[in-house]
Order: sequence, then structure tokens, then C-alpha cells
Amino acid sequence: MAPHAETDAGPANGGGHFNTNGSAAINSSAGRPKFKVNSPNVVYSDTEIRSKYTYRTTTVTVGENGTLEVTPQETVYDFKVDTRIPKLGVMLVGWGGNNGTTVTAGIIANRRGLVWETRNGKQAANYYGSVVMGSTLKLGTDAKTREDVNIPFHDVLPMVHPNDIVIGGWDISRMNLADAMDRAKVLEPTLKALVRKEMAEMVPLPSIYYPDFIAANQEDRADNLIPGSKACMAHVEQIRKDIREFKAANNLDKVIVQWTANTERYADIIAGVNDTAENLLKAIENGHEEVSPSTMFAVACILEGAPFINGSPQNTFVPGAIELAEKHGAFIGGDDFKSGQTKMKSALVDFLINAGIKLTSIASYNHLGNNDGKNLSEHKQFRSKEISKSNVVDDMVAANTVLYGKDEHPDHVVVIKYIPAVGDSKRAMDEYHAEIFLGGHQTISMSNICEDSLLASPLIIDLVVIAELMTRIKWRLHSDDSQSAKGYKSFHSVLSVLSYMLKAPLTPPGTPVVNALAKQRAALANIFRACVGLEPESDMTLEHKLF
Ligand SMILES: NC(=O)c1ccc[n+]([C@@H]2O[C@H](COP(=O)([O-])OP(=O)(O)OC[C@H]3O[C@@H](n4cnc5c(N)ncnc54)[C@H](O)[C@@H]3O)[C@@H](O)[C@H]2O)c1
Ligand SMILES: O=P([O-])([O-])O[C@@H]1[C@@H](O)[C@H](O)[C@@H](O)[C@H](O)[C@@H]1O
Repeated sequence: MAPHAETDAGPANGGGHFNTNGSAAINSSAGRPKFKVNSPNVVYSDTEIRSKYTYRTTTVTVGENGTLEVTPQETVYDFKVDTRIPKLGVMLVGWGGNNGTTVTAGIIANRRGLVWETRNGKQAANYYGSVVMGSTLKLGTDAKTREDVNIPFHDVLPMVHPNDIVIGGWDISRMNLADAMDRAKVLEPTLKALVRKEMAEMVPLPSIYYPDFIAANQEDRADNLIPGSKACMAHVEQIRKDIREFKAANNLDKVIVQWTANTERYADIIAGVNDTAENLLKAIENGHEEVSPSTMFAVACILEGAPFINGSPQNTFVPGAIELAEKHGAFIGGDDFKSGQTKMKSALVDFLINAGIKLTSIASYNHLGNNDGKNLSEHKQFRSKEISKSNVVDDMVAANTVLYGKDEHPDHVVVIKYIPAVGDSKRAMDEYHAEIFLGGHQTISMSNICEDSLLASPLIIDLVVIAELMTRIKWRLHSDDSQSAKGYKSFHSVLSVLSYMLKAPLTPPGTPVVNALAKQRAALANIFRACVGLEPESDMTLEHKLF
């Protein structure tokens, strides 16, 4: 497939594009690795990278007299990465929203290499804010100079290029993407003019709308609906059909679905309704009113085998949905894009607490004037966001028993107000108050103007590119018959590896949640390093200390 192929603007079902690059039996192209690891533990073929990786951890047991006994452990894994890059489609739920229109325009602008006039002069398209497209990771040190060698994050393993992604989706608003882009008021008019024609031909598919789950103030947008105001299996089948038709119309190898629709209220977890996979499917069959639209999309995607990612804070993944994903070996991920205020919070709290500074309060206020803010102005929807914005410090506090006693934690208040005048340019104002040496205090006051959709859109791309890569990574415990192809499995259905992009990371049941931003990024980078047989980046740089 010609990488980053120019697109024919022709419309397609689901509002996606036709790419003009033909329709090979398999659209995927062998992603040529950007570097070669010289190791007996790494084997390359035309379509795979196989690695043998020794994972070193430490277990701790508490002895009788309270002493800690520490034992190094080694687990040897075999990893296998399919290096064939698929032709990928993304279907956004809420495609006509601020994030949906912005990420669509951004991919078109990058694909076509657009440059537009702004007050500050010419602006070229870029992918700033995407960890995959805008950041680097250390590969090693130069054999001669001993200086660090860093590579683009996107090059660590063969990944889909965002320019090649075909976009479609659903919205309860029938507005085409060009008019919806105007409604969003995010992008410069000069850029909008360059993408308008292409976006005007993109029209969201009708969606399901159960009014009780989002704010009543959203009703005036709801003119593009699949009939029915509560769960039914016909809705699941319609969504599955939409996915299949979008895939066929665009000659795709894979489709990933992402929720960037409005924040829903939490669904009650009810025994016999959404507590197990079987009960959830039965509840849908019976039209139970506690099954939300986002859970319906999750169920449809799981049954269709399309990875589903939740970019909003509601509890889409009720226990029954997680169990269903596990049963079907389908990938799910969430919750709630971590775009601005919370991203800063997860980095700052990590720094303060790991510096031994006792954070005692966080006052986290923001106001915004976009439709998301309008939806969040109703309490039930705000409550979903309050939870995801509040829990982000829990793991860092719990890990420091020097500063915090049992059940002790900083005061933490989250306030969100809807102020239409500021539009998508969210104002975040935070005050962090801490105790320092000898009864002193430190107060950090921060004003953070977050262009919400311009910060969230690169995360939508990262979530999709990484989720797709994860579908091509398999693992098994190293065994004597390591020459055979037997025993390889996918990662667990719940893609906790996506946590760097999310406020409230969903993890496999019973496993810990890590919110510290640096740890999340290190996990992502080091898992991909392991897939090419490389040790984690430890930052010890002993080569610069022991000589
Ligand atoms: N920085 C950010 O923008 C950011 C960060 C974290 C999370 N989020 C979350 O992302 C979501 C989208 O944010 P936004 O600013 O694009 O909001 P938005 O209101 O502009 O867009 C949401 C879209 O979803 C549509 N919609 C609502 N219910 C739907 C349904 N059942 N099916 C299909 N479409 C539906 C709406 O018509 C609207 O077009 C929100 O839940 C928000 O909380 C955004
Ligand atoms: O990611 P972040 O900037 O902390 O959080 C944001 C909130 O501050 C904002 O109020 C909300 O509208 C956005 O959806 C997003 O959740």
C-alpha cells in the first residue's frame, strides 16, 4: 500500500473515504522495522519479529519478625509481532463533536501536507501532542561517542501512520462534518477552508440515543437517530452492521471504534442485569433501561471483534461488558482522555510526592464553553467527570506511607463550570498546597489554558494506533519447543497499556491502577522495547558513571 496515500474525496458509507491505492487481497504492507537488533534473542522474518525476553521482577515477603525478604524473579517470555501494517479504519461515536471534527480535519491536513495562514504567519499541519507521532524514545547509546541515540516513538515497532487512517462514525446530530466543524469553533477559518469540501461529504451514521444518559440540554442535537429509546438487540445488530459495511466500503483490514460522544451518567451496577456477560446480553434482549448507549457500542464492538476505546469518564465497561470482552478475546480500553488539567495533575502530584513533599490539598477548577461543558453542566454527567478527575492521585498517595498514614490523603476538590464565552479553550486553575520541611508550606497556583479538542485529538490518534499495534503482538511463556508456533496469546482484553492517554485507566479485574504519568509512559515504551528483545530503559547510565 502506498504509504500516506492521497485520498479520493469520494464519499463512502459511514462517511469515510475511499483510498485510491487499490485493493490488494491483503491491504497490509510489510512494515519494515526502522532498526535491527543484533541479538540471538531476536529473529526477523518478512512478516514477523520474534523475541525471547527475560522479564525481571522482585517479590517481597514479610518475615516473622517483620523483616522484608526480597527475592529477584525471572520470567522468560516469547513475543511475536506481526509487522504487516493493515489498512485501518476508525469509527468515532460522536464524530460530529468538537473532538471528532478536529481529529478528522487534523488527519486530512497532515495527509495533504496543508499549510494555512494565521495571525502569526504560515502554519503547517503537525501531530504535536501525540506521544506516538510527536515524541521520541531512547534506543541506546552511540558505540563511539556514548551519546544517547533517540528515535521517533512511531519507529519502535511497525505502526499504522495516522495519515493512512480512514475515518467514519456515528452521531445523534446529522450535521455534516464541515458544518459540525463550524459548530465546534475550534479551527482557524483558513484551515477550515482547505478541508471543507472533503469534510462536507462526511455525514455521521445515525446513532442510538437514550435520553436519560446524557444531559437534557443535548436533545436539540438529536436529529439523526436509530429508532428506539432503550436497549434492544436490534441496536447491537445495527451497530455491528454499520461496522461491517464501513469496513467493506473502504476495503479495510481492521476497524477500531472509539467513543468520543458525550459523557453519560454512571450506570447502576445491578446483579442479574449487567454483572455478567450472560446477564448483560439478556438485559439488552429484554430492553433494560439501565444499559447505556456506550455499553451498547461496547457490546456490539466486542461481538464484531472491533477494539473499542472509551474516551469519556462514564462506567461503560460494566462488569458484564468486561467479562464479554474476555470471553470473546476482544480488546477494550478506557476511560476518559487525559488531555490537559488532569495530565498536568498526574505529573505534578507524581513529582511532589516522590520528592517527599506532603501534598495536602488540590483545588482543581476549570471552566469551558464547548458542548462538552454544556453537557457536564448537569450534575449526573458532571459526577462521572468528577470521579475520573479525582481518582488520578490515589496510587501515588497510597505508595508513600512515609508521608501518608492509612486512609490519609490530600483534600481534593474538582469544580467544572460551563462558561459559553470561552468555547473550547478551557481555563484550568489549580492550587496545590503542601507541607515541607520543619512546618513550612509550599503553594503552587497554576493557570492552564487548554484548547480541549486540540489536546484530545492527538490522544484519539495515539489510542487508535497503539490499540491496533496491540492486536499484532502475541506472547507466550518461553518453552522448550520454542521453535513451534504453538501457545501464543494476545495481551489481556483490557488494554491497560493505553493508560498514558486516559484519566481513569481500565485495568484487568483485580490488577492495580497506575496513574503516575512517567510510569505509564515508561510501561508503554518498555513493553515495545521488550518486543524487540531490548531491556527496559533504566536511566542508570552506568556507562557514564563507571569508568
Ligand atoms: N479535552 C477534551 O476535549 C476531552 C478530554 C477528556 C474527555 N473528553 C470527553 O470526550 C467527549 C467528547 O468531547 P467533545 O468536546 O468532542 O464533546 P462534544 O459535545 O463536542 O461532542 C460529543 C458528540 O457526541 C454526540 N453524541 C452524544 N450522544 C451520542 C450517541 N449516543 N451516539 C453518537 N453520538 C452522540 C453529540 O451529538 C456530539 O456531537 C466528551 O465525553 C468529553 O467529556 C474530552
Ligand atoms: O483532561 P482534562 O483537561 O483534565 O479534563 C477535561 C476537563 O477539564 C474538562 O472540564 C472536560 O470538559 C474535558 O472533557 C476534559 O475531561
